[in-house]
Amino acid sequence: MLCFPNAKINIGLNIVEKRTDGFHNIETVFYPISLCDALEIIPANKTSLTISGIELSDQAHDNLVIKAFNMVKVDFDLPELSIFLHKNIPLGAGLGGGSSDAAAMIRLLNKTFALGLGDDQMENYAAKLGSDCAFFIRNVPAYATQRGEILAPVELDLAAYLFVVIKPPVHISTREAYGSIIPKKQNVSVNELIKHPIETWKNTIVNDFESVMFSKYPKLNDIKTMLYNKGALYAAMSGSGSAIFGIFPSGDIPKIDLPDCFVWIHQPPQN
Ligand SMILES: C[C@](O)(CO)[C@H](O)COP(=O)(O)OP(=O)(O)OC[C@H]1O[C@@H](n2ccc(N)nc2=O)[C@H](O)[C@@H]1O
Ligand SMILES: Nc1ncnc2c1ncn2[C@@H]1O[C@H](COP(=O)(O)OP(=O)(O)OP(=O)(O)O)[C@@H](O)[C@H]1O
Repeated sequence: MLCFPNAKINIGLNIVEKRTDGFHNIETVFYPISLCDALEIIPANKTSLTISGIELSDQAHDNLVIKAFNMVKVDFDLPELSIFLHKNIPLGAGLGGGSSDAAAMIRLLNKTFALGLGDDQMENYAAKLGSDCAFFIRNVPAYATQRGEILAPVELDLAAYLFVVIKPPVHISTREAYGSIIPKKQNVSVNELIKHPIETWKNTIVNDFESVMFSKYPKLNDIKTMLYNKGALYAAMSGSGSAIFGIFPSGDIPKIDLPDCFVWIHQPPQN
């Protein structure tokens, strides 16, 4: 069976406080976008993982799809699998690609082998693999708190807008990014701010990683400014970066001339 694990962007991200387990409590809005990988599983005599597309430096056993498979296999009698993963979502981008692959594996196993798991149970498995992994089980816009695994659906429909995602050749480690932040709770939650028109977000919604990462890598701020200059209604860094996204009115596709960057543009279907 084949599926297409998609990426997410963070609309606002407040790093509220450091926890005693080393993680941080955050608040953010996750929004799914259609930039995706491809994942296929076929029952086999011996489990193997074949990866194509963007190169991953890790050993196969470190891959989150294998971790997800081994975790579910502890509780269910599953056959060995040939697993095919085509990577298209950039790494070290804050787009949650690895987490999405892992969640997709849990959903694929549940469906293919009729395990009978509900969304809550799948989210519990997913949350063990990564803080933003649980989001990809339901994969609907959500307000996330605590480590990012406590989710409440939000009414947010951006289907009418054009999306641009730019990932420059800067790899940001999520762990190091969290390590460089001084947490501070914002006065108004992102959940409230997104209820106002998108035109207001530029002046109200903040990703706490931006100031630190923009001083370290000024090119990221240049990309954000460029997106606003080209007409973005809202532009920001996703998660801990380094991907920068812009949300535009649909219509003319902005010309982005950045040959050293990964550039993805999604135009909504035209009537
Ligand atoms: C930056 C975000 O993408 C925003 O959505 C996520 O918080 C990252 O989630 P993720 O990639 O699933 O991260 P994990 O694999 O759980 O954690 C990687 C590392 O990031 C740090 N980490 C992550 C999430 C969190 N709420 N607090 C943290 O301090 C921890 O040092 C952890 O060891
Ligand atoms: N299936 C996978 N796809 C991508 N990365 C994976 C996968 N499995 C393990 N990894 C490891 O996870 C690291 C982070 O990758 P991923 O794309 O999930 O993170 P990210 O872009 O930092 O997004 P986020 O911080 O939002 O989760 C990679 O550098 C790689 O070492």
